[in-house]
Amino acid sequence: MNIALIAHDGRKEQIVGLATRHAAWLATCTLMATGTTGSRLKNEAGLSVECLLSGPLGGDLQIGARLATGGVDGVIFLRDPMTPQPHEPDINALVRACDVHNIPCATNLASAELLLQAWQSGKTASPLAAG
Ligand SMILES: O=C(CO)COP(=O)(O)O
Repeated sequence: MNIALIAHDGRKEQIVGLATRHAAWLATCTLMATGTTGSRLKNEAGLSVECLLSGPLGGDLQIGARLATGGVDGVIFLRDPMTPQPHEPDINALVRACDVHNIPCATNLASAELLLQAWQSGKTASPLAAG
């Protein structure tokens, strides 16, 4: 599975914790991340991650472009709803791309835990796939 991992600064600790808890399974996936998130996942969770551009520099858009062409199977995007982001249009574009292409996207820790548990137990969204 190709999984994208992204977290705003206020959620970086959460994504490192999440990735550490699920490191054994995530290590079986192909991982990509926005720049700073990816660096932290490499250094602190010990995962092999392709680091794209930082979010404010276009990283969300890179992931969105890959997703639109079939290169992303799921997105964990821990957004910080309390802090305005300079690249809000890019963030909305990525979440919209997930909806357009029916790609699972968890935007908070509780949803991310459920999504990771579902993937690890072999569940996919295919029965719900858009026609
Ligand atoms: O801003 C982000 C997502 O919108 C995250 O970018 P970084 O991982 O580079 O901090």
